[in-house]
Amino acid sequence: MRSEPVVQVQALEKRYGTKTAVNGLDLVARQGVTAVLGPNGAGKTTTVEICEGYRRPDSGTVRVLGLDPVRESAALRSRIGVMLQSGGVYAGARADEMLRHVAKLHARPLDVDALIERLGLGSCGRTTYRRLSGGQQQRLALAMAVVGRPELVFLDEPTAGLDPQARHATWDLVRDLRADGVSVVLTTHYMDEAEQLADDVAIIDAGRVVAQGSPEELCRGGAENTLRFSGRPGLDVASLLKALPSDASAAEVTPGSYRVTGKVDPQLLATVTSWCAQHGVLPDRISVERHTLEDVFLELTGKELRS
Ligand SMILES: Nc1ncnc2c1ncn2[C@@H]1O[C@H](COP(=O)(O)OP(=O)(O)OP(=O)(O)O)[C@@H](O)[C@H]1O
Repeated sequence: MRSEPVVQVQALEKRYGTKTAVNGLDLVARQGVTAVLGPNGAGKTTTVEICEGYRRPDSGTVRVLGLDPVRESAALRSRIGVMLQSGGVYAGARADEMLRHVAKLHARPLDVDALIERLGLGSCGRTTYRRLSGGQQQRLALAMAVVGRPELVFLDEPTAGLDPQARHATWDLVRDLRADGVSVVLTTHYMDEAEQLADDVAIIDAGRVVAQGSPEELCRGGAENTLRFSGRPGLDVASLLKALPSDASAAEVTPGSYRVTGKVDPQLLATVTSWCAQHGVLPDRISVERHTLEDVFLELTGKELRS
């Protein structure tokens, strides 16, 4: 049984002047970690900011923890944590003061000192926000989003520009939030981040969700996979092709190295090995290459750069 949605977006539309940023978007996020992926300008930040109550939709329905982020923003504010791309903090304030201030606004905050330690901000406490490095500002924004022990956290590109240590510390924090029952909706351009953290992935392109599912489901369903085997050079590829389903293809890529592409499932593997048996071929190597989330992403959203 899957849990109730923590975020439910239906037929969402948002325009900036003549530019349509979100174009009939449907999205469901449930308990756990949901990663929202999409090319530059796809509408991720706009969608997330509408869910957070920072932007008004032009049309459509949005419910976050069952609440309308516009009409019930006061009730929602105390239950969600928000990490904005731009930080959204006063540049002249000291890092530790800011975090303590945010903690005091909540009934059951996390331990501020432990959080500072955890995110490697120990040496930054007395430094003003504007003097922190980009990565430190990023980590402080993350700390501010989670310190109030929210039920749901929105993280907009939480690890963009972070060094590998800070990236892993952020991932560990997200995993701990998840283990504590906190739901997380994060946007990212890092496919490995989505693969590492997400229970569910939504891919957005041109203001719409073009695919949603677990990383495994997306990698299994969306893209074609590849089966490779090696045998003696010059095998009768045309005969192999005849044995395969009509949507599969086969080629000798280099002498003695064969590639079969298509929906590579156990049946297709059996067809290839049985064809090999009939033709006296003992492959000295046979492998199935699963497509990565990046392959699926590029297949769904294309390879051209976005303006
Ligand atoms: N305040 C704004 N005024 C006008 N246009 C905007 C505004 N904010 C976003 N846009 C436009 O709306 C579209 C969607 O932007 P959005 O920031 O939601 O995309 P995104 O998927 O988060 O992109 P990125 O990955 O680059 O952060 C883009 O074409 C962007 O230029």
